[in-house]
Amino acid sequence: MEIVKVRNYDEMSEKACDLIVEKVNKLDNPVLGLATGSTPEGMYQQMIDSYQKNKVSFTKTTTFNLDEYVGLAGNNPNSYRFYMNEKLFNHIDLPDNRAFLPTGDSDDLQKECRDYETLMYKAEYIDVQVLGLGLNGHIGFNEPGTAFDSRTHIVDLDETTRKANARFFDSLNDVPERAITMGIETIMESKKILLLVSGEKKAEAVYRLVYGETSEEFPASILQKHENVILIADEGALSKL
Ligand SMILES: N[C@@H]1[C@@H](O)[C@H](O)[C@@H](COP(=O)(O)O)O[C@@H]1O
Repeated sequence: MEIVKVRNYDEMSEKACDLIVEKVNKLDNPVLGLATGSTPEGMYQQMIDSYQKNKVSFTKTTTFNLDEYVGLAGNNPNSYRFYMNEKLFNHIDLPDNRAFLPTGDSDDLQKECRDYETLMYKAEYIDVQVLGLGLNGHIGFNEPGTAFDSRTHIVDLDETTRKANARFFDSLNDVPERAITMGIETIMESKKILLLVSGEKKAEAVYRLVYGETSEEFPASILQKHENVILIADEGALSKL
């Protein structure tokens, strides 16, 4: 795992954006894996800036998001589809029909999981997957205990995860109890992984990620086995290494 130490959140966002833009400009049909949460917001803003300055175009790009809450339609402001539209998709030239997220309000969730895998397979999998890190080591919504050989599936969210994400909702009660997420094996098939971490509150999780044993109890620890991971983290996040 390559560790890139940056001073702060803004530098992390810039660095991550530069790597994405470089890849998008280099590949004929780039496939990006995207994440939600607070961490990648700055990177998305940088990507919009790069697009507006004509440094990059996304017309040939396909994107797959990691996850979506079960039960939330795309026009629900708390859905990840809504987040992605607001924070990135509405501001760049990525074609609508190539920006994929799982459909959280699908009538047949198992079929939705299978269909999502098929779409990724047809796109020949992800060139660069952006990941954030949950406090309990979750990646996407793969909570502790998720099998390392899991594919896209439905998860019951940990109480700690629901609490951590409650800040985006009116109340904890409104936070869905389930989500659809790419599985660990799906994520590990990405050719390159860009893991972004900022802030001291993630320092313990970063320590376990880098030095802890590889265990399903701490899902992000599997990344030690991936050949092409870049961890971009600021001083706070790296303060326990
Ligand atoms: N499903 C998302 C993850 O993809 C994200 O990486 C994580 C960290 O979020 P944040 O970046 O807000 O700390 O939380 C959420 O639960």
